[in-house]
Amino acid sequence: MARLVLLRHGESQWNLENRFTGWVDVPLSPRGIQEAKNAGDKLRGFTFNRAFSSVLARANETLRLALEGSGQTNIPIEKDKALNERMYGELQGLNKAETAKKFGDDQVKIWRRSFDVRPPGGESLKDTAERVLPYYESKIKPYVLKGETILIAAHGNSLRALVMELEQLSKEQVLELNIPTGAPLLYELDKNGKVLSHRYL
Ligand SMILES: O=C(O)[C@@H](CO)OP(=O)(O)O
Repeated sequence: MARLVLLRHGESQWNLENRFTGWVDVPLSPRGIQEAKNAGDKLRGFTFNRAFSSVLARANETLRLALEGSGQTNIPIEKDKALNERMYGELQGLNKAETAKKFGDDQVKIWRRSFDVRPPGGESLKDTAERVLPYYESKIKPYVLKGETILIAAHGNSLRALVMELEQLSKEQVLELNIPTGAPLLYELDKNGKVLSHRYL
């Protein structure tokens, strides 16, 4: 049986400031650093064969701290922009509450959580899935099929795209899917890569 742990990075400086982030490469906040270390505590007892991350510092740093905290610093790590956060286009840098005041809560929820509506100049979740899922299939799933234990440190929306596929969620279900920062989500998968169970650690 394979095990796949999905870990959204710890709180970033722009999560703290409530700003749309996307591809802007912001650091973890002090609380985010602590969340990553706490995730490491929860991962003690796992022996990871390998780990994957985006090329953004908040995910890389979360991975580093979590692996260090779990006592495993010597495993192969592959970083790829395919796992980056959804690109938020013209919203990047704007305050989420001010944007909701300007455009309305409903519009902002559609930009943030819908499956196929693009925020202005940015990627929809569908666009994000179209780079995350081929990467998962070609670079990660082969190791799942071998029964490995794998850690993926990435982002709210790149992980929503992956969870949607793993759990076969509908567009309506994905609208309500939020992945918290720094909370390791464990999937157990059978020899065909089908999900047997999932739970937050
Ligand atoms: O700003 C972002 O890039 C993401 C993740 O923090 O925000 P949202 O909650 O809208 O997906």
